[in-house]
Amino acid sequence: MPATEAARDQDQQDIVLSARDITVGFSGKIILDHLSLDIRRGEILGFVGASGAGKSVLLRTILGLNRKQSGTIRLFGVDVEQASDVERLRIDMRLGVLFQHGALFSALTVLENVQVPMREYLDLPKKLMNELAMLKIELVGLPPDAARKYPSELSGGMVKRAALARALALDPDIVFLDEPTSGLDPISAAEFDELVVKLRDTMDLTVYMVTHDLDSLFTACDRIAVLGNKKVLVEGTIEDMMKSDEPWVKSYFRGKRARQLDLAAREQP
Ligand SMILES: Nc1ncnc2c1ncn2[C@@H]1O[C@H](COP(=O)(O)OP(=O)(O)OP(=O)(O)O)[C@@H](O)[C@H]1O
Repeated sequence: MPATEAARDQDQQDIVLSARDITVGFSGKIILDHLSLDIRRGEILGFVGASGAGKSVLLRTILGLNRKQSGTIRLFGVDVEQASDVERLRIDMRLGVLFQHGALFSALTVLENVQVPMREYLDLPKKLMNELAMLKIELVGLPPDAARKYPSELSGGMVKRAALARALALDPDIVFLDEPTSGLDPISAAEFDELVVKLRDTMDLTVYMVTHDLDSLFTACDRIAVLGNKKVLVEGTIEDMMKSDEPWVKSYFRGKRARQLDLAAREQP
């Protein structure tokens, strides 16, 4: 294979998710209009945009929970609409999702919550499932006794970690996190971001993070995509965001709070 072709082939393999020309609307109102976005293997992509811009709609569309009017979604190189049932199942098993507000089942313990995807996709003996779930609980930094607790007995930060443990239950290749640090105090949020970076580094994970959290965007995300005017307005590094002249990007990334964070990041040793 010629070198350029091999490089292109490698490039394709490195793209975990490719959304092309996605249009989604409800009752005639267009929310996403021919939006395109790629996510590369091993990166933490921060997806940001004004409230109501359509971030959750895109996430739900990628996950097959919303109908789209046009466009294609390829996950791991496979067009999900063309995939056979077996291919689709294999793809689904490689995705982990942490929905907004954690969305744990309140009637189940943390251990049982983490086991939900295992029960859905795998047929494992109970003892093995318990061991695997305990490993995930440890992986996200929860103490072993959290396993027996119900969501109502946990702090906000612990709920997020438990939800992350559930998202990681099947050792996915990509996790989708919908505003994972919302509602957390700044210290718990920073700890959660550190955990996400550590998991990406150790598990070779790709992370798609919908967030409003400037701290996360500054410290955890490798690349940022901004949703505006129904498509991806700008994408690039935090430095690219700081240079952008798009009005929304400018006020978001160069507002007072952003400037303080930028200064703090520069002053770090
Ligand atoms: N199932 C649906 N039916 C009708 N309208 C919907 C549906 N889902 C989302 N919308 C609309 O799509 C728009 C985008 O919503 P979405 O939740 O994606 O915004 P968002 O960018 O995630 O906002 P936020 O940052 O506040 O979470 C909103 O106007 C919302 O009311």
